[in-house]
Amino acid sequence: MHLGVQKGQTILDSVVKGKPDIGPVVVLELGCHAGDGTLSIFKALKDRPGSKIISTETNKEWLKAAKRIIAHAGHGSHVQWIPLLLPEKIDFSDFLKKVKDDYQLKSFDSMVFDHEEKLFLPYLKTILEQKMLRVGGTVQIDNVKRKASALAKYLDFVKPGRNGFSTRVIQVDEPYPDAVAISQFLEIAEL
Ligand SMILES: C[S@@+](CC[C@H](N)C(=O)[O-])C[C@H]1O[C@@H](n2cnc3c(N)ncnc32)[C@H](O)[C@@H]1O
Repeated sequence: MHLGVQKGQTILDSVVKGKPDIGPVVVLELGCHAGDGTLSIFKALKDRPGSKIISTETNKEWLKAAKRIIAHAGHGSHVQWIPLLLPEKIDFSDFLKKVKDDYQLKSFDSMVFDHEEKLFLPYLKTILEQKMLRVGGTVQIDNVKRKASALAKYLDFVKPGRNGFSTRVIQVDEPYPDAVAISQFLEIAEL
């Protein structure tokens, strides 16, 4: 899947915006498909050796394809790429706890959601409950126009003044008219 230049750029911008001032960065990508968006995340982390990208995918074949592409494109990078299968029926809360322990993570600096729209909000809430999004961190979601009705509750949740987020919706024209939303987590709010 080719996301197009504009969506690639918004991913890069979103990850850059979520970077801490110095040091390694931790990014969570949900729904990596064959790794097109992952390549933009790599670009955003070029100056941050020791960073980690956790990329998840439900489909084994797509994850295999992503591994082939990233092995080639990420060769020689000082960023650690961690591709993980995330089965559809899994308890995401348990998955998150395991990832946190296995890779000794404190929190994510940036997240890219491009998996299943109906899961964007429940997964974000689980991440916030586990305090896994650093204050200052970002989350980009795709398909804001195309899947507007499925994403209405998510967009309401990240509206300024609700749950500690500042959100910008960015229109894109290619590969088809759509929009993405980039939210920055500014303060911890009660859920
Ligand atoms: C629109 S594609 C993602 C495109 C990708 N971000 C890229 O850069 O090319 C959506 C992907 O999410 C995967 N997916 C669907 N449900 C998922 C879930 N619950 N967790 C992780 N991945 C999921 C699909 O298998 C599919 O590959």
